[in-house]
Amino acid sequence: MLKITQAERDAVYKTIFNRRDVRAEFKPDTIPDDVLKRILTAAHHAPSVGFMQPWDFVIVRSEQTKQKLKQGFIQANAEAETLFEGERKAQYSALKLEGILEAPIGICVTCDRTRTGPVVLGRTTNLDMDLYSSVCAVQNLWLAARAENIGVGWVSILHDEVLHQTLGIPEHIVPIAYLCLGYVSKFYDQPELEKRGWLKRQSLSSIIHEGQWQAKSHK
Ligand SMILES: Cc1cc2c(cc1C)N(C[C@H](O)[C@H](O)[C@H](O)COP(=O)(O)O)c1[nH]c(=O)[nH]c(=O)c1N2
Repeated sequence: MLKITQAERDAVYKTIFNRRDVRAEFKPDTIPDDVLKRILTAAHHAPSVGFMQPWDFVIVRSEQTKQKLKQGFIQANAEAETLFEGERKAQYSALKLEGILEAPIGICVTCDRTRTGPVVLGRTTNLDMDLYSSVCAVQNLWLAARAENIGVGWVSILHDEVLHQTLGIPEHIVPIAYLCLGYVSKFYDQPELEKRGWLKRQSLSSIIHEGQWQAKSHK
């Protein structure tokens, strides 16, 4: 059995605790192909229901494509702003919630719900397990990127149609995540939303239930 040494374990936790969602700190430096390949290989080694591997990765480098996606963000974000009220709205509007143009590379992670056929081991009861599998690939990608000192920002304030149209994604393929990748000037030591007073991390004790669900308060 392959054993993880203490130093290796520490590195894994260090990567997990120092991973951040990055929007404003991207540098233009190119990500070398071998580094990108390692990150994508890590994503491709995520767990998947029935070993379905439903993901694909669309790599975005073109300025023109990024501009289209940015326009899509601007529209979706204007819609989003109307959903917040008062002080919260002002606070929301002041946040930078994407780095589409600044990041040298964008990656759209998708889910092919038809891959390997209609009956998939483990997805027979809950059909959404394929979507969850693609999200596992996103997390692997995010952590591998952090281990390479590369920042990732997930941009979900985008309509799926914009991703379908701009990236030529077939109708039956579901866009799961649009991720901005690049080297960064810095990684925050805590989530930016926490730093800016949007929300705090919940305490561990408030989310653990022993044996059965217990009502707990969440601030
Ligand atoms: C599914 C999903 C979707 C989004 C995000 C995350 C996830 C998991 N996050 C990033 C999110 O705000 C961030 O993860 C949390 O605030 C915690 O911060 P760290 O990731 O620990 O830095 C995010 N951030 C942002 O600025 N714009 C966005 O559209 C999104 N969308």
